[in-house]
Amino acid sequence: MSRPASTHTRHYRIAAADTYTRGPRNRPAREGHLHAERAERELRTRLAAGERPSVVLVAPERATRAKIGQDGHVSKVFAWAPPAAGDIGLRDFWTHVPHVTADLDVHAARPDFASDLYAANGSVWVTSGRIRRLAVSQWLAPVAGQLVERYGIPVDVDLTPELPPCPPIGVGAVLGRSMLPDALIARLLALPRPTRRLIEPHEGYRPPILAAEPPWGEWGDLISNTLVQAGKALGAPINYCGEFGVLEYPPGYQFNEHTDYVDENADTWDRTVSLSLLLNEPGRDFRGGQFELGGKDMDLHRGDLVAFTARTPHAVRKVTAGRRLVLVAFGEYRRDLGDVDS
Ligand SMILES: O=C(O)CCC(=O)C(=O)O
Ligand SMILES: [Fe+2]
Repeated sequence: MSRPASTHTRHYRIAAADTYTRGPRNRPAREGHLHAERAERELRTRLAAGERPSVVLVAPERATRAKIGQDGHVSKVFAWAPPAAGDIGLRDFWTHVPHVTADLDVHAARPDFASDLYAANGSVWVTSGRIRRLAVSQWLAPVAGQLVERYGIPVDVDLTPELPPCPPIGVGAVLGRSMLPDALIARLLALPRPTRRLIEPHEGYRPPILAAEPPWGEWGDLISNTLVQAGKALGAPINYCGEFGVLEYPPGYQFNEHTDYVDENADTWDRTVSLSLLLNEPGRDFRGGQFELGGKDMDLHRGDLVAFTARTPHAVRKVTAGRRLVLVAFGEYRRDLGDVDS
């Protein structure tokens, strides 16, 4: 059974693995596209000249679907990290780098796109010139689609499979006291301020400001482990670490009651767990700014963590003096990633 390419293929570009370089983080999306286009043009020239380099798939805007800010800057992009050996682990799903790439390592003796044996990092298997298997992450289906479209490799698998549904999640929260030592809090608060906004202010309503973006390399493990633990405690699945950052509420700022789940994307992913970790002390560093969960004030102090399912209504009351600082993070369930062992 051979099927036409999926409609997602236009999001991906192919580049030569030996020359492709990733661009800087946080660059405008348009630059990412131009960069990827240039790389693909170069590859095509080499292919036309008879060269057969290994190929990297580049999807500059994959994550931009979720994470491009109003100013057009890519804030966080999901990368497919090639496993060193064996299966792909949790860590690989959670590696954030500026581009989505998937290595299509050609394991044939004489690499040729129309011939015998290709393996694509546990994602797409092409054998005897046909795509036989897609593994782990169904978003790689477009990868296969691209191979079909561009190189004429037939496909034996369903490129648009049914994704497993996200299990039902209720409303609930857990509380952790003194979860972050002072030294770590101090490091978070010393991070440089980003220039982009998180949410635009509306009339009569001033939501918090993004005060820092902790680098993934330094904070990713701590944040993702905390999310995983919280998810377990709440019975909410997490297979991907979503956005995280330090928020600041100056006087007059608040967060109206809301939930954090994202239903417009429910066909592919959902936020499942939210974390809020207070970074300074109410009464001393700021006034007002109480965290409300399900309509009730929580008694929180510096270092305390509230983790709640993303369907739990919550709010932050108006800060009346000083500045409230908080670390927030979101765990997601991406249906296309499937279950991940931790
Ligand atoms: O400031 C907080 O504690 C919570 C922030 C929040 O609700 C959010 O970022 O969605
Ligand atoms: Fe929230």
